[in-house]
Amino acid sequence: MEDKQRNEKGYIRGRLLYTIFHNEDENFAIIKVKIEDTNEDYEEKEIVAKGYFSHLTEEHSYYFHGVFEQHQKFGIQYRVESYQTYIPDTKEGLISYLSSDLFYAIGEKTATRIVDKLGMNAISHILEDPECLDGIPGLKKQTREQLHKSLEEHQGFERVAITLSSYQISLKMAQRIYQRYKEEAIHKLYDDPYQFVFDIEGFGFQSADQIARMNGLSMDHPNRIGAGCIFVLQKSIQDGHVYLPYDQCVREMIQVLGFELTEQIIQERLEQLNTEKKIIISEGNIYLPSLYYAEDGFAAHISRIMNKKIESETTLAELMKITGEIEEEEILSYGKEQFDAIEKALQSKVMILTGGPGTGKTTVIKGIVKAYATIHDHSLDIDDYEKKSDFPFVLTAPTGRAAKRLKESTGLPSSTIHRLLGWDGKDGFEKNEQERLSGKFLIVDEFSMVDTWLANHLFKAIPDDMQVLLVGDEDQLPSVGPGQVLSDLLSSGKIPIVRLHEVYRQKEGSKIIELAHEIKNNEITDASLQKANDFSFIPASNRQIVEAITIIFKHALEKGIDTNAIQVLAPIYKTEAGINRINEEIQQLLNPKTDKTREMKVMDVSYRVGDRVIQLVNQPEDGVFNGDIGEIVAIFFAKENKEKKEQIVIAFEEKEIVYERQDFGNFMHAYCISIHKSQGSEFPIIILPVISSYHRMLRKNLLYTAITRSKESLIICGDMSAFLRGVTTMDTNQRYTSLIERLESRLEEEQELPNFISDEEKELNPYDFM
Ligand SMILES: Nc1ncnc2c1ncn2[C@@H]1O[C@H](COP(=O)(O)OP(=O)(O)OP(=O)(O)O)[C@@H](O)[C@H]1O
Repeated sequence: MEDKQRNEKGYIRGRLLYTIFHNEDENFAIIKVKIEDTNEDYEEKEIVAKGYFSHLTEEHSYYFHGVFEQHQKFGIQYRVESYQTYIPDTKEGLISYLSSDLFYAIGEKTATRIVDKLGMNAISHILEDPECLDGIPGLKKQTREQLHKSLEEHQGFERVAITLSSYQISLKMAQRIYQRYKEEAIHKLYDDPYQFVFDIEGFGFQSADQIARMNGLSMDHPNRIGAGCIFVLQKSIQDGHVYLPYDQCVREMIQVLGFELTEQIIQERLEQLNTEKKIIISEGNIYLPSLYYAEDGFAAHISRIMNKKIESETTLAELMKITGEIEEEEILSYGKEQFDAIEKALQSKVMILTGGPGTGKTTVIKGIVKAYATIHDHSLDIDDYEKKSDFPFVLTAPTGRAAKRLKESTGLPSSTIHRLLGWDGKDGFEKNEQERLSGKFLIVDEFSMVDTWLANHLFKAIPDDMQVLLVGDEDQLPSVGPGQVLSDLLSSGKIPIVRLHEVYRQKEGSKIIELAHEIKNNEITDASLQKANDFSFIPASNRQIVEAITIIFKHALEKGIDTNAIQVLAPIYKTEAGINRINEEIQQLLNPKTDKTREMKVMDVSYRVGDRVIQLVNQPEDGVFNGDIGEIVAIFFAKENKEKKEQIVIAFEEKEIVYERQDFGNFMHAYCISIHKSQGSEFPIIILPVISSYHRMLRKNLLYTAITRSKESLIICGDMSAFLRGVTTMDTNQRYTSLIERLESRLEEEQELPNFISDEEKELNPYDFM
């Protein structure tokens, strides 16, 4: 294309012919434009344009400014960065625009009067000061107001978008900014672009800073320092912190804001932010308010629940008789720790049950449920209850897969915590302090995955007289969100705990469990990694690892093993041996492209019918949650359906969900998933690549979590020394939390456990009563 004059902005002026695709939520559209004029080097009469538009009509022409793009399939397209309605630069043109159908009750006569009075800049005058319309004959107050409103609607966004585009703000972001501030957007841009960081999703501190600099805002402007502080705190959440120590926060702020700022200026501003309640400074630590109140709220609710005592008349003798009967039904004999767990859980308002794999956590949960049901004469058949909410047991877990596993292992209804609390998809929960949960005994599995926010939401919805059992493995990864709720509760010494040590599954000859416990107890050696029925270690170098994984899959295919049973887990997404690369290779092997393949490109990734995919965000309105795994069952292109929308249909275990382009980022391939995402799930066969190039991620709790995901078989491939180094390296990234202190102050008075069982009775054995 020939060089345009440097300062001249490229444009295509044209009329909308028809809309090919339109996403109402985001106003994103792909349109066909009939070209009337252009200064771009483009000869055709029509072009496909795409961008974020509001209110394009076929009646008007528009100036589109943007860049050409070559689409792999659809050829050349114009990506619109800003646009404006074309109003011919003549009196007639302006009159014709103002008397068009866009503006209600304004005919040609009135439009002429407006232009006569206000001149060729009539539109700007009206937008700036609607009162300038006063005194125009035949223009009633209501019509004047209507005209101003419609002009704002049609011209407002265009003008705002044009200004924002000169600050390199994309049209998409401009949409969001305009939706939030309307005409105020430009004022905000000049006065306080930092506000965008808080109000506009996805607007980063650096972008705001760049705009502020262009507008000449000073480096020590209070809004800049405030935004810098919030930015630093928000970033710290990604490392799991609930707060930052004061000095560390100041240090990090100086790094972000620039070294020209003195500590004193920052400290003064922090005091002010604290007074304005935008941050909370407490005991020399700085919190975002939402986390401060969530942590304190959680401690307060635990204390509220624990303060309501259990009224129970069960004696140890009766309990032993009951557990004895359960043992007969289950054909097992509880170990001492397991019996203690059942006994203590029945006596405690809140108790934690923790232990590694195969120590019988599920067995104990079942024992507790059965014993409680017997003591209180409750049926365990939900059909015996008039309403589902009358069922006394509430079982829940943080992920869909964990909830499903809990349901399968106990035979009782179970749901995710989000569903249990009736999450509305944003931040509202149907169940809360006003409307609490119903039921008598709550069991939360995989509690190590619950972060401070969710713990608070859950506990505020628990009624005073409900009993609570929290179950989790303290050696697994902490929650993805802020806090380390399980490990803080365990360290606090304020909540009754039972730790299960004895491994039962090992007795069935499982090397995987043996390995997990050796890692847990820091006892692992080269010898632990010898081949066994359910375990193998395949050496491979950094460069060989992807091929090695593919070869294992090839062997599995040859042997007729269902490849859906095999899950690869890796710690990082990018790099030559990262999750993305492994996914590409396995897709190539298991679901290659053929002439008949239905495939849709999303950025660099090709999705095909038959691909295994994982959901990356919670989508409660559709009943799919972060970590759910499904399969692509259909792909539709825009021309193939009457909505003219591209669609990918994914079948999850219980339902099919239709995704449209704006949601294509909600999932990714799942042949290989991250170890973090695998938390709470189990898979029959795990392939775990462990190589030295992953070294920064290789930590004991990460590898322990990965290993304990495998149910039947574990194949570790990679570098033995990297693995041994990893499993002996503790995660030293300390998370800043204050839950222990809060529990101490909330639970000042020692919790008195109901002591209905005498020490003497404790010596007895359940068999004495059988
Ligand atoms: N007291 C016992 N006597 C005999 N077998 C037991 C006993 N306790 C547990 N088991 C058996 O050990 C195996 C593991 O128990 P369970 O599934 O309850 O452990 P878990 O801690 O929930 O394990 P994971 O965390 O791996 O799911 C099961 O097959 C179970 O039946």
